Amino acid sequence: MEEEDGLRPQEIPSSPLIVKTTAQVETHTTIDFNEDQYYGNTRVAKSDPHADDPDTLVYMKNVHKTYLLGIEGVPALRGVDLVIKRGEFVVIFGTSGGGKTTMLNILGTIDKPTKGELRLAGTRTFFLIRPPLMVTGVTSNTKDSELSNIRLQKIGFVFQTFNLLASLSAVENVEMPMILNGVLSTEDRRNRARELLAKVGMEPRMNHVPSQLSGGEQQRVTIARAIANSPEILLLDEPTGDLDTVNTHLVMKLLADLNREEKITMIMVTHDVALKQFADRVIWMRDGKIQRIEMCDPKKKSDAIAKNEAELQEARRKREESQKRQGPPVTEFRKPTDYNTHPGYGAVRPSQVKREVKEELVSLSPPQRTRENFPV
Ligand SMILES: Nc1ncnc2c1ncn2[C@@H]1O[C@H](COP(=O)(O)OP(=O)(O)OP(=O)(O)O)[C@@H](O)[C@H]1O
Repeated sequence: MEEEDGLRPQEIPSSPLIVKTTAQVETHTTIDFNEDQYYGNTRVAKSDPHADDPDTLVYMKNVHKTYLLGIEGVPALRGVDLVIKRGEFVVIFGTSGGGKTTMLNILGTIDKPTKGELRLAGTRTFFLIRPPLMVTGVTSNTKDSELSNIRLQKIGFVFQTFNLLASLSAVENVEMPMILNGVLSTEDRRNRARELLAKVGMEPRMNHVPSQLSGGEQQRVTIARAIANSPEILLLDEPTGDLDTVNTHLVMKLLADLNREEKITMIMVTHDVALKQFADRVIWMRDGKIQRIEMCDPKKKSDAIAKNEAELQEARRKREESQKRQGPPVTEFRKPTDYNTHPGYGAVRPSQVKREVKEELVSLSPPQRTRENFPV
C-alpha cells in the first residue's frame, strides 16, 4: 500500500533489515543500494550492511551542510557518503574551503547537518528535511545537552590552537572532562589525570598553567585531556599546525601509539602532506564532496611510524648534546604554589569550573561568520 507521499507505512523493524547490496567501503562511489528502509513510514536510509556493522564507528549517508549567510546559502558539504571502521587512522586532506573542518564539526556533533544521516559509535542520528514521524534515536531536534553527552563520552577533540583553560593547571585541565562525566571520585580523577599526563610525558609539569608551557607541551596536555573519558574517536583538526618539527614528531608518535595500542579511531584534518603516511586511508575533499579515497599501504604506514620514532630519538640526542656543551640550564626554582592561579590549590572550585566550561563550550562552537567578518 502506498501513501500519498509515496512512502510505505511499515512497522519499525527491531533491527534494520539488510537487503541485497553491493556496497564496498573503500570506494564510496561504488555503493549500490537496492532497497529503502523504513522506520514507521519514514524513509531514513537505503540498505547498507556497513550501517549496522558493529565495527562501523562513523556512518554518513548523503550528508549536506549549507550555512546561511543572511539570505544566501553557502554549501559546505554536498552529499557526503562515508564509512569509518573502528581503529582506523583516517586523514582528511584537500583544497582550502573543501569542507574538511565542516565535516569534522559534524562528526564531532559540534554542528548539525542540514540533511542526511549520521551514525556515530552506535548512536543513531537522523537529520531529515521534514520532521520524522517515527524515528528511533536522536533527530535534528535533539537537545544540545544530549549531543554534548555523546561528545563527552565518545569523542575527544584536539585542535590546532590547544584550547586549554588558561586559569587551570595541566592536571586540572585533564580532569575537566572527567568532572563533567561525573563517574569517577575526586581521588580517582586526580590519579587518572596524573597517569594520562605521565603517558604524554607531562607529569613533571602537571601543576603548570598553559601560559607556563610551550606549544608542544600544551598540545600533549590537550591529547591527555582528549582521551580522559576513553573516547572511541579522536577528532584532530591540524593538531601539529602550530608545532615545530620535533614536537610534530612527538605528537604524531603519541597519536600513532594511541591508535595502535588503544585502538582509538583517529580522524585528522591536515594540510601537511608528510602526515598522510600515518593514515590507513586518505580522504580527499573538494567543493564539499569526497573527491577520492586513497587506500594506504600498511607497510608504508609502519615504516613512517618507525622513521618518525628514529627522527625523534635523533632530535632528543642532539638536544642533549647541545645542552651538555652549553652546561646545565639556569633553573629558576619555584614552589608548586607559585603556579597556583586560584585559592584552594589542588582543588578545582565548582563555580570556576562552571564558568570556564561555559567558555570552553562556546570556544568549541564553530565561529559565527557574518557578512562583516566573512565577505562572500
Ligand atoms: N560558519 C560558516 N558560515 C558560512 N560559511 C561557512 C562557515 N564555515 C565554513 N563556511 C564555508 O563553507 C565552505 C567549507 O569550509 P570549511 O571550513 O569546512 O573548509 P576547509 O576544507 O576546512 O577549509 P580550510 O582548509 O581552508 O580550513 C567554505 O566555502 C567556507 O567558506
